Amino acid sequence: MTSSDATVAAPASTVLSIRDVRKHFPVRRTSLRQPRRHVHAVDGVSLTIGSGQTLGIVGESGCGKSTLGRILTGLTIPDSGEALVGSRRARAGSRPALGVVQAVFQDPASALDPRMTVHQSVAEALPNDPAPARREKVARALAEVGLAPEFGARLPHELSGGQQQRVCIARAIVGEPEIILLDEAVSSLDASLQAQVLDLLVRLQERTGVTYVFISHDLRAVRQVSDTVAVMYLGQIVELAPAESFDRGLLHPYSVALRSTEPQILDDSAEPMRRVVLDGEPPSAVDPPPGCRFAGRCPVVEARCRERLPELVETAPGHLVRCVKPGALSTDVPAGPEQPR
Ligand SMILES: Nc1ncnc2c1ncn2[C@@H]1O[C@H](COP(=O)(O)OP(=O)(O)OP(=O)(O)O)[C@@H](O)[C@H]1O
Repeated sequence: MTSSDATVAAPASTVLSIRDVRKHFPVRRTSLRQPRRHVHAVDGVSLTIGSGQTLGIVGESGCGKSTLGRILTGLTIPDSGEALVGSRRARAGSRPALGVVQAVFQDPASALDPRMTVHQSVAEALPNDPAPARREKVARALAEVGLAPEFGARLPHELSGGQQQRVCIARAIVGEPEIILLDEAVSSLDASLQAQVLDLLVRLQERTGVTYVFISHDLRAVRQVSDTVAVMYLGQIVELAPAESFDRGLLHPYSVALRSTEPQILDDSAEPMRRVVLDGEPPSAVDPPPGCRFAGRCPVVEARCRERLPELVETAPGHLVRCVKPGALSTDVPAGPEQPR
């Protein structure tokens, strides 16, 4: 199986599907004599997500997670490729209907209108409901995110950052959309509230069958809510794995290194995991190298890796890896010789 077939759930229930999408952003020029250059934010990604599933997207800052999430949910139009969002198919250049999609981003302050009360902000997502039904649904959504009814009359500046974010999440869930993009949506919440909101999102999914695209730097949160996790590196998916694989089953050297940086909580039976510290920075997203984009930092690189870009290949059902030596980098060594570098 190759990248064009990366599937998160049975195609019969497909709700989000992209095929070979690209999004390159022009780099601002300081002089007209400079050549036009583009950041390869998303480069040839194909994915299918089934209804009621959660796709987690991880990877380091700038690798294209937000751009991919926005393309998947129809908020950004790709330069090329094809996207199916909900029941609407959109070719590059046309925007699918957004009524089925809601999104929650990291910064709640900029997402809320400072002149609107909490009730008005949440009710905005229910333009077609009669007033009594709207009041009831807004109160229920606020209760679901742990906000008492009296918060409805408050303005955003009268709320803490965490409370503002809960308002954004209430607004996203109140209309029970088909798809919700959660882009660092719980990062600003403290640990206990984060756990409460993640739990709420999972329960909402069980009840309504909503599909999530969940982007976070917090691998533990991603693993907790996702069915499948896409690991991105420099605009491409390097691994697409069932969330359970995150404990020990990751195969791409970059995924393994990323996973090894997560804080470990060990009980008596757990083997400690060796931390893999990567040297250097990712190559420029303006001029990516021709072979594997991770080759320059890969602890198990070979000459052939620099020559040709590996395909995403299925190594087990639902598990795809873009590497010629999947599984070659291990973190299973608690002490002793270092892995080859
Ligand atoms: N509107 C834009 N115009 C120009 N460049 C952009 C734009 N949006 C994103 N980029 C660039 O595209 C690349 C991918 O950005 P993106 O925000 O998708 O990454 P990310 O993985 O979500 O990063 P982070 O974790 O820091 O949010 C980056 O190099 C970014 O600077």
